[in-house]
Amino acid sequence: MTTPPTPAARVVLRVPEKADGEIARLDRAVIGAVYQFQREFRRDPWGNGLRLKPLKGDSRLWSARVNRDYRALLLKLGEADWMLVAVKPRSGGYENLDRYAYGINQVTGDIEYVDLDVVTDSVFRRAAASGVPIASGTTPQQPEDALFAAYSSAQLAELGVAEPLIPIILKLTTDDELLGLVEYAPSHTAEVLLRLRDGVPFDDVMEQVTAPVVPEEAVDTDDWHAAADRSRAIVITDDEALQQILEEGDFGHWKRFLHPTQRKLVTRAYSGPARVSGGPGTGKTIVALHRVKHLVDNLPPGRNRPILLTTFNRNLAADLRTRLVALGGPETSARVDIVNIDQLATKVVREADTGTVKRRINDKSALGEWRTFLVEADEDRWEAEFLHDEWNQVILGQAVHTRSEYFRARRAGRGRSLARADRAEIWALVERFTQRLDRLGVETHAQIAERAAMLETERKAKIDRRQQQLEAPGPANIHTESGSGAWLRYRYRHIVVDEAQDMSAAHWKLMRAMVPAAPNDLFLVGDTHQRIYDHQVTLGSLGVNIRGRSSRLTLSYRTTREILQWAQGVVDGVRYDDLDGGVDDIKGYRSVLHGELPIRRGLATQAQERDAVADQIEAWSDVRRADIAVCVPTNEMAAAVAQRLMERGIPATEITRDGPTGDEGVHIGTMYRFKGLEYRRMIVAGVSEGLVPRAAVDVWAGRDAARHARELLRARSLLFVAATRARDALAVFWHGEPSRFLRHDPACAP
Ligand SMILES: Nc1ncnc2c1ncn2[C@@H]1O[C@H](COP(=O)(O)OP(=O)(O)OP(=O)(O)O)[C@@H](O)[C@H]1O
Repeated sequence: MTTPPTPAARVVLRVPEKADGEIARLDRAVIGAVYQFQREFRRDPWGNGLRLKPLKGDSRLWSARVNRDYRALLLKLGEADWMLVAVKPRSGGYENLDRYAYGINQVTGDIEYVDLDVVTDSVFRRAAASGVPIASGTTPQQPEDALFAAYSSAQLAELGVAEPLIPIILKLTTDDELLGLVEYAPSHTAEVLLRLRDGVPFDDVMEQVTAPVVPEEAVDTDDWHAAADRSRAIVITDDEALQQILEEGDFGHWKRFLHPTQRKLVTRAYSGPARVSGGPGTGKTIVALHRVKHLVDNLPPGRNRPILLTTFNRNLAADLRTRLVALGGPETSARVDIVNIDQLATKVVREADTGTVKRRINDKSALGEWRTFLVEADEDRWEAEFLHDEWNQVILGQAVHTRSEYFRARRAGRGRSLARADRAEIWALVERFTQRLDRLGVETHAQIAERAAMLETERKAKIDRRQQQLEAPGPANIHTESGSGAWLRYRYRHIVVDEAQDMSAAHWKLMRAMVPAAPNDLFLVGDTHQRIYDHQVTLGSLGVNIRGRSSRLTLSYRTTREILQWAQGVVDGVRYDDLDGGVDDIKGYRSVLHGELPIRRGLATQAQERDAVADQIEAWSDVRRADIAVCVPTNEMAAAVAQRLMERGIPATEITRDGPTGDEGVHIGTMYRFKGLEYRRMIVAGVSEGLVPRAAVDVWAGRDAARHARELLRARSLLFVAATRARDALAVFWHGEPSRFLRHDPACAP
């Protein structure tokens, strides 16, 4: 049984997700020893130094020496195929071998390994006060107040709960005990139990949590090779990869392990545009990055860049570039154009109008220009804000190019209705206004997007015309119309879009025209609860038909249950669209991470609030300053908080349009700047009435109810985005009257 195989056999050592995570949390010196162990093991598991020997007498579970104090536990899957399931202190003792339970989960098909002693200890530690005796392995004797009294062993097993844990699970009586168990249970078991505990009915848990991870083929609980290939485990093939993994630790986890639900979305073949939605931190960006790598891996060899990866702003695009290189190396990123959407539009426009470089102005300046224009033109029937919005959202936003198109344009949700004569008048004013901008040599991003969409749509029409001519029967097709696109090609074969909820209709028209309608053409990820720009779209009407190819991620990898629940309270009961004319909700959105409840604190004055921010940062001295961020509603407040932190000796760095300006210190920025970012600890300050939402928003209440509702929704989403950037702790502060968006929480009452 212990005969070594021939030395020529290449040894495969698999490291499952759970062990990988546990190893990353060991001391650095031990991690180094594990690294050395893995190298030696792959070279020769039977070498004397490793002292590889079977435990338990059943030939499957083995132990080997890592260093003087640590041992590796391994599952033998075949002579040259091993799985490293745990690294434990030697003193842990191997007398009671019944504590190690392992097997192939009959529902998920995963190889699961559980140390029942560790789980029981953890339950007890958490439940020190409750004193309920918990014995493993015995016939369940359910206490009356058991948390899972409503479920039988068979039902839990049916949901894919690890069977060796079921007797313990049935005896849990408090949430602390449950959290103690969840910490060391297989991740699927943790997900199922927390969902049940949240009150989600059995059938829904089955549908939301279990069904997505059931393999397509039948599970054979004796086929260890098939199970190993199915399990979330990495196979280390060279020392360089191993070293990188150990150096990156937890930070590189997203590269190595995808949840089965994420993996399916990444590798699926879609017959057309596909959309992945999901709450904050559910790994949408991670899925987008893996999807890009998957698409690159399936490209024919070449030097071109047939894939576009785009997002909303510049610093997120820079971040995507860094992460794609980290995931796939330079060979992957060499085949991908990574630009933010405005940069993409600018490139298209510049290519067409060489020489006419205009100065870019932001929305605030454009609104100022509208005001000046209306005064100079002596026009007082329409307000500057209304015209600016109509121009931005309806005309430019939907890439409306002509007066007649404007007469037909959709204005759903835009408040007051406009008669044909009104539209004619507005169109004339817009024409005069844009001529004025031309004369001033300035333009807005929305103008560029609209022009880019138009140029690309024309380009696409030429390409398609040319294609039709080529395909038309008969000899006439040699004499194709000149300039009809003979030399033109679609710019991309695949487009992947992050932060899709903030793209305007013009952006979608632009992208739609850049890629031929074909399988796997567009892949978009986003969350409408996080929409912070006022772009409402219906993808179907823009040629991006995602019907039947729409999926949702519901497990948050970032935020704790406590933070998530609080943040959900901010958007609960509010209607969000799904980018396609339907309704999106955050039902089923969950986390298995656990932490403290958010800190909520009201102060009398802004000065006191600034000090409270500084106090909080000082109280969080156990983490690096750069892992803490302060998010506030206005630039003025950002400056005032930064000033106060400086006076208190706390270095701070402002987050600008291009991301943080330095590496050192706490990051401070307005809510808009936090899109797509994450921090270990977050302070969201200034959540006061008058600031969140801005007082000016209520001006619309009497004048334009639809606009008022939109502005409120946007302000609410901003707060939701800010709160969900936090990984392990969140503090919410306000001064004076608390924001109306905090009303869901009695702890925030004035
Ligand atoms: N399968 C995974 N394994 C480990 N970590 C993951 C996994 N998926 C996502 N994460 C981690 O979860 C965090 C959130 O992921 P990501 O930024 O992709 O979420 P998101 O849905 O795009 O978030 P948001 O919408 O809030 O911007 C990141 O730290 C990421 O590394």
